[in-house]
Amino acid sequence: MDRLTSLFEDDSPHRYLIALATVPILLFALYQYLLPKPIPGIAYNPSAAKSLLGDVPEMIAEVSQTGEFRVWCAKQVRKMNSPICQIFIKPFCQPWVLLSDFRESRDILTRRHKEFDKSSFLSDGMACMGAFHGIYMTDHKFRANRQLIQDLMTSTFLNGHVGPAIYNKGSELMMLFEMKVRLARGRPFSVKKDFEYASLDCMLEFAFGRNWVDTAVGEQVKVVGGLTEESLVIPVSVDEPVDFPLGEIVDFLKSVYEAPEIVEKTINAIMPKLQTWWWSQQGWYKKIFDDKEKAMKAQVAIGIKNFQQGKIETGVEHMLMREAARAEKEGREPDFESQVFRDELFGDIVGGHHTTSGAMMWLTKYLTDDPTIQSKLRSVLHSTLSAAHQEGRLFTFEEIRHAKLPYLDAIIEEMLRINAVPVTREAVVDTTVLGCPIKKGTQVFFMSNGPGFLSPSFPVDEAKRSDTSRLSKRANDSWDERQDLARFDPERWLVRKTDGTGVTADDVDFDGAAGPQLVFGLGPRTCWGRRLAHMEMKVIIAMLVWTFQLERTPPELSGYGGLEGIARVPKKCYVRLVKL
Ligand code: HEM
Repeated sequence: MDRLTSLFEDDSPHRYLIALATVPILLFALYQYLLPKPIPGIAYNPSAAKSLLGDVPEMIAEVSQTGEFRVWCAKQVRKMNSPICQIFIKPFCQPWVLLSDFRESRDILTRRHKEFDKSSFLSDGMACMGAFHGIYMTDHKFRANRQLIQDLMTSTFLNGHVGPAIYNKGSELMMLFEMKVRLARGRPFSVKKDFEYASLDCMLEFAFGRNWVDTAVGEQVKVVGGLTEESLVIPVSVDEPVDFPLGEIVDFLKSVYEAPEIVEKTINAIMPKLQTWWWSQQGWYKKIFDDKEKAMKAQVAIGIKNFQQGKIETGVEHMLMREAARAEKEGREPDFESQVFRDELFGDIVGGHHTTSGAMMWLTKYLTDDPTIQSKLRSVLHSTLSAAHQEGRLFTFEEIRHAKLPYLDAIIEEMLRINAVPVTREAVVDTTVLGCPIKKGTQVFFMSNGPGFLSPSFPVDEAKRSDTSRLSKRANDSWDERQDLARFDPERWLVRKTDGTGVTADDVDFDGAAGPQLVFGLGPRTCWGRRLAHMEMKVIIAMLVWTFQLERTPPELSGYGGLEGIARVPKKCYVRLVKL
């Protein structure tokens, strides 16, 4: 010891040599410490494990071109040729696990809630959404918010309040399309913004009813209605698209657009919490959330007045009613000014409009590109809603609500299947998946666009499955995987009742459990708004096919490239419509 001390005290060259030798050793140890730490027994990319940045450079190189993280993930699964693999996407953090096996995914999502809950990487990324229930673990705060919104997905509320609003919005959208068709004279035009705005308006009606007056589609109708053939540039070629001007939307609606962009960027940040704090100090961020607060406060105030006068119609009024009942039960004054009302409704509007409008765009594309499916759907609509067809009018909301349309349900289900984004969960205890150790805090991605969904499943040793998964084997755990699983084929979801090829409710039943599907997630944290989304897609797409023939668009305006955010939406959505 004395010798060692004297070595350092000594002014001799040894001291410098040792210091020089120690620095690289320490740096090497730090480098080793910071390298990705693969989970034993789970496949990974060996070259990524030797780099501090893990899989990030390769992922960025591809995703910056395609915009599709889920496609890159599915590629890794195929490369590693395993139903469970890991990727190193967040430097210096635990690997992310990709699970590509429907049965095990379903088992975890529906039965293993004590081991897996909402992912913290999502919750951290969604911090700007405040007290919205979608960011909580499944705890008392989550349950308290869910209690407040419990009336909003009931049949009474959906059929009585939301459905008629969707129907009116759909009719306004068809009117806008008709105006555009007249002006475009056979040329294609983009309907991306039109679907986004229609969905946004549906969510606003869901939350505030007619108390909200600045509608997004309304502005477009005003602008397009004011156009003449002279005021619009009509390209010479019938294949060139017409570019319609956009009506300005009010600041609150811009906030609804901008908030999910912040969420996406924060989710991808290295330090999401720091990122949120940093942005929250800046003017542009404050404006988005100030506009949101101003509009939400005004709407809650209208809701309170209506509720106190006994008028309970809109989403916000039902929430206030629940709060009043809860306060009475707990022997306290109701807290109508609570931030929860504003954040919860804002979260629902943001979560509901982007996803559902993207889904309607995909449906429009599939129906455009497959004229056989389109005309089959139209003839099913005509025969099922025969009174409206014979009278030469559009069906009413009540008519379509009661109509059994298994073929339309199957078209929607198939579109959703092909465009699902992975659902995620976080391990909240040390556990195992397919026999591999999963540490508390690990993020698990349930892949729905790779093997088992869009290509045949991987074989899995039954002994490696969890007990609950082994016991829950069902006939429909996978399709007949000899068919082309990547093809858009709605008939996969139909069960035939009669011989022949008919697809009315007399011929077929829709079976939503016919094969693997994870598009809305599963279990206690499954999509809260799926019933509303279905109603909106069904009503508006039926209206579209009833009112117009969807003609093919030129290849440069078509294609299935997607953009991923909180949902997968098409990069482009052009139509060439002919009024029927
Ligand atoms: C086609 C349209 C839609 C798709 C594909 C979709 C998809 C999803 C998915 C994948 C999740 C996560 C589920 C999980 O983690 O297990 C989710 C959650 C959620 N969705 Fe949707 N959604 C759609 C429409 C809507 C609509 C219209 C609303 C609102 C009315 C909505 C509200 C929510 C909420 C609040 C959550 C969070 C639930 C929770 O954390 O417990 N969604 N959605």
